[in-house]
Amino acid sequence: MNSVEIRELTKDYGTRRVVDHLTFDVLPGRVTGFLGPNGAGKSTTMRLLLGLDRITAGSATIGGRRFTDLRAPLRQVGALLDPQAARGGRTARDHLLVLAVSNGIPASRVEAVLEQSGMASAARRRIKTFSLGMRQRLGIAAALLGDPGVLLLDEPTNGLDPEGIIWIRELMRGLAAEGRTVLVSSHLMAETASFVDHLVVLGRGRLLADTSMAEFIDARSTPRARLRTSDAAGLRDALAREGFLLEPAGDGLWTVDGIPAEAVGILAARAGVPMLELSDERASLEQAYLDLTSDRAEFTSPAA
Ligand SMILES: Nc1ncnc2c1ncn2[C@@H]1O[C@H](COP(=O)(O)OP(=O)(O)OP(=O)(O)O)[C@@H](O)[C@H]1O
Repeated sequence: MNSVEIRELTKDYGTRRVVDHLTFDVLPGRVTGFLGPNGAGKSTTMRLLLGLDRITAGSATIGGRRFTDLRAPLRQVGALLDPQAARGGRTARDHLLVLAVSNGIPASRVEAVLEQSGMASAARRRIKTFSLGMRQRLGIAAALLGDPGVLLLDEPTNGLDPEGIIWIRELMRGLAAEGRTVLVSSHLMAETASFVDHLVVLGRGRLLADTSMAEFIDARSTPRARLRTSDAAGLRDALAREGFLLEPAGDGLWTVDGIPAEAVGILAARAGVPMLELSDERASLEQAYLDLTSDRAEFTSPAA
């Protein structure tokens, strides 16, 4: 009912294919991160799902139905696409009231979502006086208005301050915990990793990964131990016998690639080498994501 099904979805703009035979599901009860470099096709996929653009081939449905066939769309799907889209002359409350009335949503929901989005104190202000972060919160309030089971949020943290980013993370986790389907796009892995359960990664319109966050971390980050010892020479010999290399990391710290801290600890104990500090250091997720998408980015910095 609340799942999103993308099947062989394809979109051409003229001769350019921007979404290319994309297939994945977005399931309820978890936050799914929709990642990819700029221009990968994330916004286009969301627009196609919402019937805002014509599909070239394939399908994009919600609970098996196209968005345009839903009887009460705003009650089933809430979307944040372009926070600049709200009309400037209206107050925040009026903007939400118009949306509520035209979609058969009780006016009481307006106050509820103003509260929920932290916008209650700005409800009487005109939207044109809003900062990007406030527009973003208003867009999220609008998405929540119909108390929908499915939420599609395109770069919701855009323009939010650190407090706003924490708020939106908690909000998304809470919505998923209530059994809703939450799809949130971002081009930043570092920002997304902390609150998503599942990942769908796009590159040039194609699916690069559809995996749980835990699997992504396990599969893409190689173990590395980081340590301090009072007997580097003894440890170097003990590691070398097992085929590992002790490398200086500055400030008296050492690293060993390809082996978890626990295994280094056992090796060191056997060799009678004192360890002063020992921990796991995983290759950064951001790096794993960049490696995955690097040759699929539309724009890359020279000699990055
Ligand atoms: N209306 C349009 N006409 C022509 N090309 C378009 C149109 N809308 C999007 N595109 C192109 O489609 C590609 C995918 O864009 P899209 O906005 O979906 O990417 P995205 O992954 O959301 O990127 P970003 O993170 O920058 O928002 C881009 O190359 C973009 O220029």
